[in-house]
Amino acid sequence: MASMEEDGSVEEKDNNNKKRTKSAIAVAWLTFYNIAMTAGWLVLAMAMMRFYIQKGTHKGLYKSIARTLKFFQTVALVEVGHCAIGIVRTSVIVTGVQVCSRIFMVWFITNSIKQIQNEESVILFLVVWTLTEITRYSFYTFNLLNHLPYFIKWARYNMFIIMYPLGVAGELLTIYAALPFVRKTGMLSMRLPNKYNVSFDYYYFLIIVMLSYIPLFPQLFFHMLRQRRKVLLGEIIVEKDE
Ligand SMILES: CCCCCCCCCCCCC/C=C/C(=O)SCCNC(=O)CCNC(=O)[C@H](O)C(C)(C)COP(=O)(O)OP(=O)(O)OC[C@H]1O[C@@H](n2cnc3c(N)ncnc32)[C@H](O)[C@@H]1OP(=O)(O)O
Repeated sequence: MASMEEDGSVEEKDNNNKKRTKSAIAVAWLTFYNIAMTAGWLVLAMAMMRFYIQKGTHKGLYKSIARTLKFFQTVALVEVGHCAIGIVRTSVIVTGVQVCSRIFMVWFITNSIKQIQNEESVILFLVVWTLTEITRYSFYTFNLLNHLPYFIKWARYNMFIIMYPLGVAGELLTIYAALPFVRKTGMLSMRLPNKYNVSFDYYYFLIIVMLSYIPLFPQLFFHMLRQRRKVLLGEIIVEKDE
């Protein structure tokens, strides 16, 4: 049987091999990217706290941070590119669903429908996203710098157990709150007859989006549970081909 020491050296070699396979340019870019994103979400966290301390209410908070949020959340699209070109070992599909659902929440729900911007559910997903992203990007940064404090690793692979369901609840409640406004205004919808002969009802589209959380969310959640077992408990997980 292999001793703990031997196990440790095998793990160390494996880590070193993984790092060597990433080019220096990729490591430099990822380090810069993760530091910038950690800073961006920290700025958002501070702006939210400052707003709440000064005003004593969540009303107006979204509007005050909207620009910064839109910028940093949209930039996250490059993460799909990271997976596609293979500089991070993550599934394009899993990352794509995660990033696109966030971008959809920001641009096509919260930003487009002013009447829902003061809903408590918006604050719920904003707080959850912010805490999650500060932890996730600082995890990647310290990991790339080979100085990962255990508490960040622990937080990265435990917080999501609470944060994912809370974030999803905030997002679904926000879409639900948007439904009456979408139905009343007919926004982003196309009714027949029109010159393209195409009909699209954003109201029903939103209902389909809400229903799509039922099959998609468990996949993201179980993906994170597998990552947790792999990183915290050292289990070897054989990934299925996509
Ligand atoms: C058109 C509209 C469509 C709408 C569709 C709606 C349906 C949506 C349904 C689902 C909705 C979900 C909504 C989610 C809301 C929330 O976010 S709530 C808040 C809680 N959220 C979380 O906790 C997020 C958890 N998810 C993630 O962390 C990721 O997004 C992930 C892609 C799902 C998983 O991350 P993954 O990268 O696979 O795992 P890791 O263990 O972190 O990393 C794996 C390896 O990749 C390396 N790596 C990844 N990214 C980087 C990077 N930026 N820099 C450096 N390295 C990176 C990482 O180090 C790992 O490498 P190895 O060590 O070599 O394995």
